[in-house]
Amino acid sequence: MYTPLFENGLYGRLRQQAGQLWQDYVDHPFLQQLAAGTLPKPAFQRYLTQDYLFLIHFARAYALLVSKLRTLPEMRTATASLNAIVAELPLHVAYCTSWGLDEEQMAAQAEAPETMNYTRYVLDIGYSGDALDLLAALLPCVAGYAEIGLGLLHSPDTVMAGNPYASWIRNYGDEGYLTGVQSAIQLLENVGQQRGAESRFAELSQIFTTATQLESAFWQMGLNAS
Ligand SMILES: Cc1ncc(CN)c(N)n1
Repeated sequence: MYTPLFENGLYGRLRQQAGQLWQDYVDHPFLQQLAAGTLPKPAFQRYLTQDYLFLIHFARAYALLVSKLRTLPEMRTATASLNAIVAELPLHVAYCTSWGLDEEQMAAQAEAPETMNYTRYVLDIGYSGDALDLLAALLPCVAGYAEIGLGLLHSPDTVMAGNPYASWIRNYGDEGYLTGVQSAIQLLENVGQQRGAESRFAELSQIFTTATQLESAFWQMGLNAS
């Protein structure tokens, strides 16, 4: 099911190096229940409302990435990723509206420790490191969701009919989302070549794997609310 896109190059090596922690992220029980349509509503609500806040901070991290790049084509690619992050928000607003929650209430909720841990970790990597460090912290989010969305959309175990989470699955399994992810992976490759990814691999891998673990903790935060 996985496209070669996820297995090749620097991204493929970082993903592989994350090992079981990567599998724990992309095959988390939260996702298994979401795919079956059995995930308790409070778990999804907790996840999605926190994800709204998460995406706002991730957009900030992408804005930081834009400022750390040196060429216009690279800046355009990172800006497209920033816009793709912001373009996820209508999905969140639509779900919340159906639960009687407006955007002002979504923005006013308290941030969970898991949201804070993940987003501030990525921002800290961005502030203390260079564009390559920051890309290593950002990619588990961006590319991981494409892998998850595609996997769920094409899995025979996924129930779409009557599944309240079907639009979430369609959103991340969408070809348009994948196209954006391809560009983000290509940007990692290009910046990696410019900035000595080979000799920095151990450190980049540590960043990538930490972000992967923070993704799993984010799913678990949702499950803990059920
Ligand atoms: C926690 C998390 N990680 C990744 C994504 C996909 N951009 C997201 N919406 N939320």
